[in-house]
Amino acid sequence: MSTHDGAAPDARGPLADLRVVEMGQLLAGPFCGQLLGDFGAEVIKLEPPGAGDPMRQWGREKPHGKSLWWPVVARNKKSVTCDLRTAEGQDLARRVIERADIVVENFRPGTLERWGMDFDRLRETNPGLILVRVSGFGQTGPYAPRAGYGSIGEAMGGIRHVTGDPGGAPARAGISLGDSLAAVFATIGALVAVHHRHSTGRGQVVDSAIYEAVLAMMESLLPEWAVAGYQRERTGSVLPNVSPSNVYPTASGEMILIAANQDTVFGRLAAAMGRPGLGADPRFAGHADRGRNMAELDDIISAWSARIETADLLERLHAGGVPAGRIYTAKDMFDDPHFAAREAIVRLVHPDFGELPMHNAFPRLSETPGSVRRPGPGLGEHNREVYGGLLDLPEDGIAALAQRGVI
Ligand SMILES: CC(C)(COP(=O)(O)OP(=O)(O)OC[C@H]1O[C@@H](n2cnc3c(N)ncnc32)[C@H](O)[C@@H]1OP(=O)(O)O)[C@@H](O)C(=O)NCCC(=O)NCCSC(=O)C(=O)O
Repeated sequence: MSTHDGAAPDARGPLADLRVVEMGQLLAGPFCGQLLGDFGAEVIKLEPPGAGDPMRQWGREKPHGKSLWWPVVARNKKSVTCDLRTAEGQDLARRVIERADIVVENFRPGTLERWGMDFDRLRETNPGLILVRVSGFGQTGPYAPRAGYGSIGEAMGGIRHVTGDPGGAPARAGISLGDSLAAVFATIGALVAVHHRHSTGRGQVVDSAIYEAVLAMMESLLPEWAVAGYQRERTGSVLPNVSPSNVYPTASGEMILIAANQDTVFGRLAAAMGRPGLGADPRFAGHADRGRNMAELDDIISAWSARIETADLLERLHAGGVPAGRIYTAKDMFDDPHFAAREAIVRLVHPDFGELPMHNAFPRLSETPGSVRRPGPGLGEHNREVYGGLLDLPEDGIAALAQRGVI
């Protein structure tokens, strides 16, 4: 793990020449800002004065009454307060945006327009501006004006119906998957638009809908229904026709993942199990055979794995070239030498929490890697830098704005 001083100056990342203005809240927009910031973009987050982004209050555990999610999602960002509900705040925001390359927002469609920041108006003074809009359902279509949360997008985008145990309630992933996916697509859109701007000088709108980001992950769901009349259902820990790929018990009382759902790899599993004949057994020899006889095969593997301690089992599987792994908790990640060797976890210094570990910037780029330079900022920490430095407002002007509650 590498340790960074929380006050370290910005590393020069590959996006260091981009200024991003982030408006919005929680995750679906801000995770896009996080990704761009990881690669060095200057991300200026505009927050309502007073409480700021509600993410500052969110979290499962709140030592010192403070969120442990905020320092992660707002890492590398600058915080500026600006009440967008006021004309003065809108004017300030437009002036910051005039000097920006990208705006990321995840308000309800229509809110930005209501605040006098529609794309046509913003690009009058900044024709290269890229406006990245994340929403539940997109900026057009009958559902556009609806308020949208990630959970609804996951439901309508298709993943909820196929997640969970057969006959049980549709389950959610243990994370806000739809929001984060929409942000990843927003980030792809932002970078594509930057690429296009290189040749044309023109910006554009990137419209990332949570339900579509989820839909994009749904593999062959739509043609399966349209062409074959097949409706995917919930199948618990397995995928139909993909076998073996499941959780299996060990003698240590754990469940581990073993996946050997290709003929070659299955042959290696059979050898690791000391039963090389299984690979040629007509019930299991081919992909389709194993799919048909999945339950029987899982029973055979479980009966074998349950007799062996986890460490021994994993050693045999890894030595045999069979994909297998424990189901990690956070503690396992901190203890793991591979995570350490690749610096998958970085440690920052945080004013309240002291040493603060979090995941590193991914993916790894050989020439221009991303970096985690500082945890999420205090509310309005960069007001003076942005309003004084970037907009050139005088000190007493900034003080007067604060006095009136605009910033
Ligand atoms: C999340 C929402 C349903 C919340 O809807 P609303 O409360 O109606 O808010 P709007 O989007 O219209 O934005 C107006 C509010 O923004 C807040 N806001 C934020 N920043 C500012 C600043 N700088 N100034 C003033 N007000 C601000 C403020 O509370 C406003 O509410 P007023 O004070 O009333 O004016 C919607 O934003 C939405 O559909 N967003 C698109 C999809 C999305 O991102 N969903 C959430 C992802 S997180 C998620 O899904 C999850 O956690 O689960």
